[in-house]
Amino acid sequence: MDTIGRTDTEVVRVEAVTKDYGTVKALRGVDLDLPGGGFTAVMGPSGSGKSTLLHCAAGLDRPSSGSVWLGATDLATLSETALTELRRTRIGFIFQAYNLIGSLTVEQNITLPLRLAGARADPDWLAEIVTQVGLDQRLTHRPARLSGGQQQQVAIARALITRPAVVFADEPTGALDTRTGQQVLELLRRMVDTFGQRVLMVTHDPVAASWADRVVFLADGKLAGELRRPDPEQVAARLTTLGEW
Ligand SMILES: Nc1ncnc2c1ncn2[C@@H]1O[C@H](COP(=O)(O)OP(=O)(O)OP(=O)(O)O)[C@@H](O)[C@H]1O
Repeated sequence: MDTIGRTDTEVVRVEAVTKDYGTVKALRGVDLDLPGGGFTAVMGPSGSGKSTLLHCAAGLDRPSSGSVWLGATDLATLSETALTELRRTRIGFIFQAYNLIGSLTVEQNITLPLRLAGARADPDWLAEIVTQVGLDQRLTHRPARLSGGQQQQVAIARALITRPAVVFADEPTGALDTRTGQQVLELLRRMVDTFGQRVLMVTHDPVAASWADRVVFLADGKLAGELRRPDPEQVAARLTTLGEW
């Protein structure tokens, strides 16, 4: 396993990916490289293919054509079982709904991906993550006792516990108020800066996107440019040229 604070040079790449749902062309040939220690946001009008791109890149869905690379592995070559194993061990997920298990404690929720993979948590790494996300006093609590922001902190810790090559976040602040949402984004940013974590986040919110190093825009299933070191006004201005969002 990689060491804490690693410089991650592993490839995470989407190459010429298309995805058709019947006659709907959700993705029409998307190329995207996700650099190690980089935070990328994906934005675009409703129906532009953001979730489809995230699902294909994360191995939750298979492209109609094109490839998704994780290191030297082309995900298309993997069986369903191998893909499930890869998702469990190499990829972290954060969703709008926190998807915590109510009967488990915070600590058990965080370490669940490892237990599912038949592995034990590295105590130093667990302690590091728990401190970083600010949950050290709550490890024995159950999710129902936590606020929405705290539940998302648990979900972030759970996403990081396997030291994944990449974390995919789908509207991670969608269910949170502005201030709590900011705290969650600040935390994601810190994970990128501190641990060299690689993050891809889909969002509708220009302010959320401005926490990323770059924003890539999708329109009608194709990339429609990107902004580096984005600020919210630039992002919003670019979005208005792409259609309703
Ligand atoms: N499972 C599916 N079956 C059929 N069509 C689908 C399916 N998933 C997505 N689509 C279609 O593919 C296109 C892209 O959808 P996608 O959800 O990726 O867009 P999005 O940019 O994430 O939209 P939103 O911002 O509204 O969440 C849309 O036309 C959508 O209706």
